[in-house]
Amino acid sequence: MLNVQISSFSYQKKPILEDINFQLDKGQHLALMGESGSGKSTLLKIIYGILHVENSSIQWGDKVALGPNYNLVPGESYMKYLSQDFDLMPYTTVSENIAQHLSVFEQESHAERIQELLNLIELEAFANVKVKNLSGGQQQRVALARVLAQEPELLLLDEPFGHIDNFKRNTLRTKLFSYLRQKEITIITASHDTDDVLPYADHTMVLQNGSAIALDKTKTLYQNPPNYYVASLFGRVNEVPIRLLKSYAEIDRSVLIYPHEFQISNKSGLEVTVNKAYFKGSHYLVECKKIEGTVLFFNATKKLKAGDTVFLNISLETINNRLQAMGGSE
Ligand SMILES: Nc1ncnc2c1ncn2[C@@H]1O[C@H](COP(=O)(O)OP(=O)(O)OP(=O)(O)O)[C@@H](O)[C@H]1O
Repeated sequence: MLNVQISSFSYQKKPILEDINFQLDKGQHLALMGESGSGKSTLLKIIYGILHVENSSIQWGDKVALGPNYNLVPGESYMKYLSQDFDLMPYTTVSENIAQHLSVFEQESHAERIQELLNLIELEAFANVKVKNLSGGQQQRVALARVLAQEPELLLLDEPFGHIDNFKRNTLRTKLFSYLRQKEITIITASHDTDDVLPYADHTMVLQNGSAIALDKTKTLYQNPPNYYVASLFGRVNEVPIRLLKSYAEIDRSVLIYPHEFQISNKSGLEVTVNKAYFKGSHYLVECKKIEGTVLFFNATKKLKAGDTVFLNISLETINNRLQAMGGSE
C-alpha cells in the first residue's frame, strides 16, 4: 500500500501543495485531475523523490521513500516515473533506449523483453531507429517502454498519452492499462483527458490550487460531483437554478446537469430557444439562448436550427442526487 502524507510544499514562498493525504492499495489505479498549475506534476515529483518536502512521509508498504536529500539518484527501485519530458537518449536506437533500463543481471532475456515492450508500444518496426528521428508521440511511447522495462510495483504517469495522436492513443491506452492491471502494478496517472480516467481509474483525486478538494471512486465523482470545478474536469456541465427546472421548487440553489442528461420534449418542460448546434460525431451539442442569465447546453440526436424551440426535462432523482452530493455548496 502507498501512504502519502504531505503537509505543505513550496518551490519559493507560495505553497504549491497543502495537506495531501491519501492511501492507495496495491494494484489500484488513482487518477489525478485538476486544472493546469493545480499541482499534479509536483505531487508526482514529490512521491518519486525528486522534490524534498519537510514534515511529510511517502511510504510504500514498510519502505519509506527517502527523497532527494538522502538519495544520490532520485527515485526508489520499486517505482518508476514517466515525466512530461521523456528523458530519452536521442542518439541511440529505440531498442538501446529500452535495454538501458533492463537489469544487467538478466542479459540473456533482454532480447525477448525488448520485443515484448516494442509490441506493447507498437514500435516493432522502429527498433533500430535512432530516437532523435522519431516523432514526439513515438518518443513518448519509447519513454513508456523504458519505465516498464524493469516492472515497477508503483508507476507514476504524468500525461502519458499527451503527445500521442488519437489514432494510436486509444489502442495504446487500452493495451497499457490492461497490461498494468494484469501485472497488478499500482498506478497514479495525472491527466486532463477523461478518456484516460473514466474507464480505467478506480479512484480519482481532484486538485485545486494545491489542495485535494475531492477523492472518491471515479464513477461516484463523475455521477455526483461535489461542485462545478470537479464536474467541469469531466467535460461540459450546466449549472442550472432549480427553479428553472421545477417551477414549484422552493429552494434557491443550482444543480449540475451534464448536457446528455436533459431529455428533450416538444410539449412540456423548460422552454429554450436554440442558438447554435455543434456536430460532435455521435450527437449534436446544442447551445441555447440565455434564459434568466444562464446559457444551457444539451445533447440532441438530430440537428436543431437557430431559433427552434424545445423543452428540456430532468428527472427529480438526478436533481436530488446532485443536491445531496453538493451538500451545502451553491
Ligand atoms: N520548478 C518550479 N519552480 C517554481 N514554480 C514551479 C516549478 N514547477 C512548477 N511550479 C509552479 O507550481 C504550480 C504547480 O505546477 P505543476 O506543474 O505541479 O501543475 P500541474 O497541475 O501539473 O499543471 P499541468 O497540468 O499544466 O501539467 C504552478 O503554479 C507552477 O507554476
